[in-house]
Amino acid sequence: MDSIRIVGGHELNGTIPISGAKNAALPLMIASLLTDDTLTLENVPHLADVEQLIRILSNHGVDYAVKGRRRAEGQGYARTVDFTARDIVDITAPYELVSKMRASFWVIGPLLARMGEARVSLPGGCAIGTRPVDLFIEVLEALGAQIEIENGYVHATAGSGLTGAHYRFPKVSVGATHVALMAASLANGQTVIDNAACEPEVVCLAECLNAMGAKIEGAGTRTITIDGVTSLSGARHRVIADRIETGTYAMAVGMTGGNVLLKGAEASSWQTAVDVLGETGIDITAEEDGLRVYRNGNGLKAADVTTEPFPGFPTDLQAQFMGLMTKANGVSHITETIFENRFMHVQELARLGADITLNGQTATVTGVPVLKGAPVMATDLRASVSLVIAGLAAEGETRVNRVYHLDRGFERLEEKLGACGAEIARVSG
Ligand SMILES: CC(=O)N[C@H]1[C@@H](OP(=O)(O)OP(=O)(O)OC[C@H]2O[C@@H](n3ccc(=O)[nH]c3=O)[C@H](O)[C@@H]2O)O[C@H](CO)[C@@H](O)[C@@H]1O
Ligand SMILES: C=C(OP(=O)(O)O)C(=O)O
Repeated sequence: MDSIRIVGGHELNGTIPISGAKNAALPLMIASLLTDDTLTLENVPHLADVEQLIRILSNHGVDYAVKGRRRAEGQGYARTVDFTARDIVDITAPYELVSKMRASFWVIGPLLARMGEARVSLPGGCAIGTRPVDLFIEVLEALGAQIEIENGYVHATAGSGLTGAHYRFPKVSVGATHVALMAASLANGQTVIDNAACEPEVVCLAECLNAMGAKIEGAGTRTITIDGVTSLSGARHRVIADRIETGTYAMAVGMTGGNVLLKGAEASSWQTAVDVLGETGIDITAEEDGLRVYRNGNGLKAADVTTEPFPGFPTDLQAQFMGLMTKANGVSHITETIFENRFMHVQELARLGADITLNGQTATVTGVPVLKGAPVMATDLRASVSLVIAGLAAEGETRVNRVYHLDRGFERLEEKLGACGAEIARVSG
């Protein structure tokens, strides 16, 4: 199995192009199931999760075509991909495909709305908590679906179509909000969703659905109103820049020192974390073509964070922030409120010499002057990249195992960091 070898101690200087967001691309691709017309998505990242979702969509009968590079795209690697669900041949999303990735469960919304039936395996994904699907079931039932769980599958039917309703989520869920938007777009009448997720990826999906002919208002706020339409058409839509990748590389620069332009990045989609990084001594400024991240040789200051739904500090940056704090001056308290088991990186960071204690959902990180390279592995995507960040600043060699986690969410990670001076390479076998 491949691993990533890092020799720490090199500053990062140069330019890192920011890819399209995994967490925006996935729901947009799933939205292609809502129409028999072609949905063209620009800036689709080349990631294992995207490839896996293509396999799942193909199984339902979706055709996809990757366009060649265009002049306007310069040296970028972003892809433009056509998705066409002309004829949905199978309403089942099987265990073998869905168990690898949480977001694949979301096909339940469009399949049910368009076909009146969906049979979708309970999902897999990052091992960061129990991650139930009760909210998906509740909101689909509110829209009139009948739902049974049998043999590990959720079987949803709506013989005479879905009907608009007023539903309040008892807890904010990004995925369940995506599914509600897709399902309600083809329901009869008006749906009002309260306590919806406000994440930029939700706004991106709503804008795409509106371009397809949906009538959605309020995305990006806690209350979203959807007036159902009878059919949706094709559209062309761009995947937003990955705010989690952006924050990750900003923290990498904070860790090593240096000066890097994060090309294509912007701050508003992760402003809370930008402000926290500012407190720690990392300078982030907007430029015409991206965000410039700078830290001179001075040490980092410790800061406290609590993860929260958007616009709060994102849980998907929590592990990376912990990596950063391992070398800060002082003590940092990091509280995880979204997922109950998202601290798998703690014991791995400790292998590098980090001083971290856990008390319930709060980690206390006491910065140390030196980290030392070691072999490490993690059980999820963001935990893995937190080890890369720590490895970039550790003395000597760090080996990050189970690279497939990184490949789910970070496009060309070694290439991007290597181009800025990091000593980092993929080792096969
Ligand atoms: C592909 C994708 O976009 N993944 C993101 C998405 O995951 P995902 O959409 O799975 O995360 P949710 O927002 O749904 O989860 C938030 C919380 O709600 C709980 N919950 C969720 C659904 C449900 O039916 N019942 C329930 O209790 C979850 O266990 C969790 O504790 O948002 C998370 C929170 O920002 C991010 O960490 C993930 O990177
Ligand atoms: C948790 C994540 O992904 P998923 O929801 O697909 O497991 C993530 O992107 O950090």
